[in-house]
Amino acid sequence: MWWRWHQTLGPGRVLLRSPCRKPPWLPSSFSYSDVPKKKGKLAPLQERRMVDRFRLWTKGGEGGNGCCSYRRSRTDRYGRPDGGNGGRGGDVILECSSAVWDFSNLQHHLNAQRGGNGTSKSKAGSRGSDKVAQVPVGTVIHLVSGETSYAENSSITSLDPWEIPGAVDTDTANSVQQKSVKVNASCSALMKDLHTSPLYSEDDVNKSQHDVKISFGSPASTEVEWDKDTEDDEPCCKTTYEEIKDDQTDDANEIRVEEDEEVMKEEEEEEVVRYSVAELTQPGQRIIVARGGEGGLGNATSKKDSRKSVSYCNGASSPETLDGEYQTSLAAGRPGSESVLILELKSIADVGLIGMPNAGKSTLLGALSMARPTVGHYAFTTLRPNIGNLNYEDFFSVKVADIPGLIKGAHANRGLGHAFLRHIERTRVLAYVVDLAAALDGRKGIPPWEQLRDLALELEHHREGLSNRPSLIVANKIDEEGAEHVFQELERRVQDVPIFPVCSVLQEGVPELKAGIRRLIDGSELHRLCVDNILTD
Ligand SMILES: Nc1nc2c(ncn2[C@@H]2O[C@H](COP(=O)(O)OP(=O)(O)OP(=O)(O)O)[C@@H](O)[C@H]2O)c(=O)[nH]1
Repeated sequence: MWWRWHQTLGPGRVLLRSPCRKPPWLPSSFSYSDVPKKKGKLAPLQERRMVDRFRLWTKGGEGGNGCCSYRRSRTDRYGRPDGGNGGRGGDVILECSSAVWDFSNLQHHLNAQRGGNGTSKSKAGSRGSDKVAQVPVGTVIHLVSGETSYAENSSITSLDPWEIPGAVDTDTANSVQQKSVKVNASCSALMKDLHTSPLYSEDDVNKSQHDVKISFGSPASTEVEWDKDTEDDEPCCKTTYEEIKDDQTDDANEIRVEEDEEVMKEEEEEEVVRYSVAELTQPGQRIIVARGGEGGLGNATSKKDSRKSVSYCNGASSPETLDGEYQTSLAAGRPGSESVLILELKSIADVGLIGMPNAGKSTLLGALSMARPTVGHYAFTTLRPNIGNLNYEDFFSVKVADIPGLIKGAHANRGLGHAFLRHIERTRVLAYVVDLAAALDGRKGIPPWEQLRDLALELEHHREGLSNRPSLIVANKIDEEGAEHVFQELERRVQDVPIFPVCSVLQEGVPELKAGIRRLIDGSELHRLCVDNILTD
């Protein structure tokens, strides 16, 4: 019949099937199974919550079972054992990657594949494939539970999980003490990098410039060193996440991004966490967090070994004394190790733009970098940190984060709450963005010096010493009428910290601000905002 189609359509023409129409008597919910459904649009990045703390349950793959088989022949009446060993289970591996910037791509449960069973003719089972999960650069691993051997006797500590590697903190140099902790042998195996990364390679010791250095000295011990303030000195830290309990309701809370329920519940629990067991700081670094179990022995191997061991242990003279039970226990694959971890992002950017809602942080980020965050004339336009690269002419680059607006009471979870105070902890330098025009012309806003005091107090309430980071002030909206006068008043009231008058919309004052940020980042200047030095009415 093909020639008829050919005749009607002509050579080289193809008959396209018209899309099937749905008969009217079918319900509206009906859809053809072979017609691909239209994919819903992914929520824009701005609407998705940044996941900077993540709980992970990991389980290594079980080892495959060994095989029990005999190869008989005419000459060998009883047969020779030829059962192969089971394959090893896969490992769960965390890989550091610059392609991801938070933990939103991760699943809470990561299980590696089981090893294959051994077969006859002495064939070993296949090795279970590893489960590799990508985590962002700067991921710190805290151990909640796991095999006791994971970090036993590590006497860990209140290593501050928030310390930023290489922070511009020259004053603390004297108060820093080197601590070292012995982590037992299996931890060394666990933390062994699979690649030849300078930080975790087995032979290489302490090449990293970062706070936490994991060095593999003798095979029997792993030494973990870090720099730490002298204040906290307890061997093991008990954390209570009090903040979750303070559940204050407020108008602003309506806008608050919903916390992941599961994580909230877990955080409420009191638990002993071993902080900073390891840290991933360079792309490509890998760390095994759960090991696969060994495969069971096939009877080709186990018979030899068990004969020896049984005769040795029990004084049995004949290999036939091997009982079936013993054989079975050898043949069973070993279970993989399990651990529960908390992953935390240590740093999201070098500079954090902090300010009240509507201060112009997003506009400023756009002026400083190529980032184009959403800008709106209403409060809480920014719901997750936006990150931009601030590039200098000599190819020096600084990461700047526009952090969602803070309001008074944020430490008690008002407004966008704790999650966003946490983002601030993950920045090295603080740029306080104040709105010079907030209280101008009878507007109901707060004067800039009070904005500053509130911001610094919120940071201190959330975590003592947080406002002590190297800081500068951005006096935004200098273009507004009367802002010049407010700026002069601000300069009179706050003297310790450099203030940069800026109009983000017109990009005025931005080059001077860039230079100021550079000085703080490279450590040539150091200024801190002290609440007591802000003169308010
Ligand atoms: N006149 C003037 N207006 C500005 C300037 N910078 C920002 N704005 C305006 O201020 C409003 C708020 O700007 P955003 O950049 O969204 O402020 P934000 O601090 O990111 O706000 P949140 O997302 O709520 O934290 C917008 O209407 C901007 O156009 C400035 O330098 N001068």
